[in-house]
Amino acid sequence: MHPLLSGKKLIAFDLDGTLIDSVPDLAAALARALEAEDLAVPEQENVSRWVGNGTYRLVERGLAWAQSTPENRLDRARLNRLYAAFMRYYGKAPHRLTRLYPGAAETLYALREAGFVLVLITNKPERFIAPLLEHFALSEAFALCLGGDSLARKKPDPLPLTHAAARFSVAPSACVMVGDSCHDIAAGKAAGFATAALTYGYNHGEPIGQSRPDALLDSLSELL
Ligand SMILES: O=C(O)COP(=O)(O)O
Ligand SMILES: [Mg+2]
Repeated sequence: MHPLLSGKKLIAFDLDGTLIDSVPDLAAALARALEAEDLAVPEQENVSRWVGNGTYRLVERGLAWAQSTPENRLDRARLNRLYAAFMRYYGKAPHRLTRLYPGAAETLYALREAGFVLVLITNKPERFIAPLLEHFALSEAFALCLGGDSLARKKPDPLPLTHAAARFSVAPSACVMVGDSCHDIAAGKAAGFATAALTYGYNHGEPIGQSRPDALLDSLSELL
């Protein structure tokens, strides 16, 4: 077992960029929505830099890019129309091109077997969580799943993390947040969790070491 897990009881996992490489389907849905508005379509590499603050911000960043317009100057009606289209397309195909990262399923089940309470805390809208987990045969892995719209505030706010700890009556000092982005690490630190970061994730194209997590992992199986 990784030394970071010593004495810990609850492990919170991020989803996109941590357990699943979801950018291909996010990019495909965004491309369809932008095409329907006769707008330019970004490369997947751009899209991977826009993930992490929920799907609304993803679409907002996509529209800002396509129109070369600052996010705060966008036509809100057009953005909302684009967002509705994106949600429709993504909802139809959230796991066509998406893949689990190596070791994800094995690690989750081994940690559960070892007695840890596992929770999923993503900024993705809650409605997409169940279909994705079901597709990857992970429906049984988590005791609780929270999306970006499940509570009043999402990561980097610590609320979903403190909510999960309280729900299972575990002290924050006995919890770990495992994620790929600065928002996971910020939320983890603010909640009083230990933090572990995956180096292969998205993190807006920046090295996650900058966020100074307690542990840097090149693979989820390093947790074991
Ligand atoms: O930004 C998103 O929609 C998802 O992000 P997360 O699963 O990495 O929190
Ligand atoms: Mg992530």
